[in-house]
Amino acid sequence: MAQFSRVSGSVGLITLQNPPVNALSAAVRQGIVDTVNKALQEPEVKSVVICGQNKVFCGGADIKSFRGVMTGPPLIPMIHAIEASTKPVVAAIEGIALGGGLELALACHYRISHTKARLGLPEVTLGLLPAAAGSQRLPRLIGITAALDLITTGRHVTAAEALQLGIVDHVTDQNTVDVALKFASSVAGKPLDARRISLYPCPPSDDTDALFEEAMQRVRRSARGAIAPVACVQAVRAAATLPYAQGLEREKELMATLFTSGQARALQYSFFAQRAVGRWSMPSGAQWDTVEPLPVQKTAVIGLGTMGRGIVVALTQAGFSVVAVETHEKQLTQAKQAIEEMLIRGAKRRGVTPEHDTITYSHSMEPVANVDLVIEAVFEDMVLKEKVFQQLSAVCKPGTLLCTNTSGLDIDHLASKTPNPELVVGMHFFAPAHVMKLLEVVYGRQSSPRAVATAMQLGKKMGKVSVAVGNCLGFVGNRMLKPYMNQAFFLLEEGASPELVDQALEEFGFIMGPFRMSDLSGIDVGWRIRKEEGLAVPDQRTGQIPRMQKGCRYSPVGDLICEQGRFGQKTGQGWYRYDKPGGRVARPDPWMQTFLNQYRATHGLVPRRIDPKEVLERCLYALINEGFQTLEEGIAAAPEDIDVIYVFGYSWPQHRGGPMFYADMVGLEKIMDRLEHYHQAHPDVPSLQPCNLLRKLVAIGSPPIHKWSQVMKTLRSQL
Ligand SMILES: CCCCCC/C=C/CC(=O)SCCNC(=O)CCNC(=O)[C@H](O)C(C)(C)COP(=O)(O)OP(=O)(O)OC[C@H]1O[C@@H](n2cnc3c(N)ncnc32)[C@H](O)[C@@H]1OP(=O)(O)O
Repeated sequence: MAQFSRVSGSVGLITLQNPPVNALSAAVRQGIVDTVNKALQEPEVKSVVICGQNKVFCGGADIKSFRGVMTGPPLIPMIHAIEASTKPVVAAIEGIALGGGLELALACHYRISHTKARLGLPEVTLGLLPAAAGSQRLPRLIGITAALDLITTGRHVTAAEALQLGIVDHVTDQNTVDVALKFASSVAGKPLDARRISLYPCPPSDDTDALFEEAMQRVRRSARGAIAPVACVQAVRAAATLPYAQGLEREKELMATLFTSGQARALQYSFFAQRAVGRWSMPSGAQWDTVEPLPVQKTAVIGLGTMGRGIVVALTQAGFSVVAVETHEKQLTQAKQAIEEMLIRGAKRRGVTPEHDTITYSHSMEPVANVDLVIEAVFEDMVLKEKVFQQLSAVCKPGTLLCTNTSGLDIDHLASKTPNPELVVGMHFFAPAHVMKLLEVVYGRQSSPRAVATAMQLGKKMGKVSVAVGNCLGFVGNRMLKPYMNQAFFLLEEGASPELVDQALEEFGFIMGPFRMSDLSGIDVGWRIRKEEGLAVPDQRTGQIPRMQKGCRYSPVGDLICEQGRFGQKTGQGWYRYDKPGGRVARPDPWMQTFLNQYRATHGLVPRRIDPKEVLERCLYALINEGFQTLEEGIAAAPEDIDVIYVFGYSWPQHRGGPMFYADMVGLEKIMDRLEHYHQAHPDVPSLQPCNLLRKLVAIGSPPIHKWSQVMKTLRSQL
């Protein structure tokens, strides 16, 4: 909807009304068409201002409507009608002008923005391009290079940057609508041709071909198979090389392909999934909108290794005071310096002053006594963590929330060591903790809903995408990774090389395949865990690590690599070789080929040719099957939770939505059939056996992903 009023006798004020972001729904577009016509027809109206209700200009097209039949007036004729208006039209931009919202503003003859507004064309993040003439108008207004940057990244700019780039004409910290009304009145009757962007030539550049070639290479490198950034470059190229009308045709053509693509569907699903995870629930029925978080101002972090340092930085940047505790004096000094440097770099990047005076460094627990929330981030060792939790229980004031940063240890066990287990939750940060967006908030059997609500809110304030999950070995993310990694190891045994497995998964869209990733994070990390689990231990009789453990196939290849001191990048050798310890460039290692040949010969394994399709099916379907298992058990509450975890924590390509969305796209029946096929070939690998929920979903006709929750409820109630 859009409301029309006349202000000071001669200025027509059009207010978009569609909370919360005044998205351009069919009704809003119809409202704009009607009110613009009214303004043009009323002789008393000499100029027009367009603004948004509740100090929000416009968040763009209504993304929810993309999956249905599009109704209402189309955007492009509306935009052209505004630009062609004989009366000056001024956009009063408050809050946001994004996507179609900015395209609407670009149709206006003048743009006035509040200092705090953010502007951008984020369509690429939804698998689209700015197809309401944005790809043709922005380059004409601000030049090719700046337009390419904004359109291919979708980044939002501040009002100050928008002014510098020439997107807006004026920035104010006053009431923007009042300023715009006054300005509109002052330009009534002035000629408008010089204000119509479609009439501008695209500013020439020195070497257009080279510029676009370079831009295309850049987006292809970072897009990991995403098609929208490539289409964005093509659309801007049309703006640079074709007359406006032909450029628009090209924009339309490119958009038509994107709009119906699986990638656009995946990215739009991901947009809503990120918001859905905030509406968390626990098996007890407690949920986000019925529980009040505890107030948190003062926090503490115990242990200032890599994770602890990142957490201190994230908390400080979010405005919390932090007591940073490290018992080793030398480590404390080093941590202090590292944290200060990270804060300075972060502040520089964000254009603010660094916030260090809110951190108190301490080598003892005493200053923790009056904090509201503690995050323990000591080494991943249960005995050590138990000790810290006992100390915290003795020191902290009553009601302090105790969080443990762990990637998989048992929250219930740790909680049982404290007098108030209801105040214990897990917080699984991802390294580097001040950069990575994901946070798994893990509730134990006794964690109170208020404790979970508080941790979720803290995560949100730290700018994280927080997902509440149940307690089990590895929680959701690492638990699903285990069958994926196992398949990667088995494939090596059967004839694949680390390069072949990595390449298949990198072509799928992962930033790194499992072996390059394992070299980066340290192969010894998994080795230590497997030893603790009693897996990577040689049989006393044969001296070899058994290839069957607890009745299941087990591959010791990772353990044997570690026994050679090959821990990955840090030792200069792992699945690959590096030019030096700490080197980053992975090169195939002939040693590995020889090692694998010998290993296969020792165990009577006859290598066979493995194709990338098998790599993808075995690694991904095993991971997906585990995802269904976590849903069945209620460890993950919804498929969106898993997908957000994988996209933000495990580099699953966002244009493929996440593992569960991908399963829906591939077809559940196919996933089940292929799992059964591989399970038949490898009956000693139980993670290849389709789980109950997957079977049940297939049995009822493979309903689409948004209907799985209902099936899960029924299934759980039957258990
Ligand atoms: C061939 C066919 C041609 C079709 C032409 C199609 C043209 C497309 C051009 C476009 O405009 S695409 C859309 C471009 N806009 C965006 O990408 C903006 C997306 N939104 C955001 O980035 C953020 O929501 C925000 C606007 C920056 C606000 O962030 P904030 O953190 O303050 O709030 P949220 O929790 O994110 O959002 C609140 C609420 O609003 C919903 N929402 C936001 N934007 C839209 C939108 N454009 N359409 C529909 N709904 C939107 C969001 O889902 C939240 O809803 P909830 O129910 O409360 O979770």
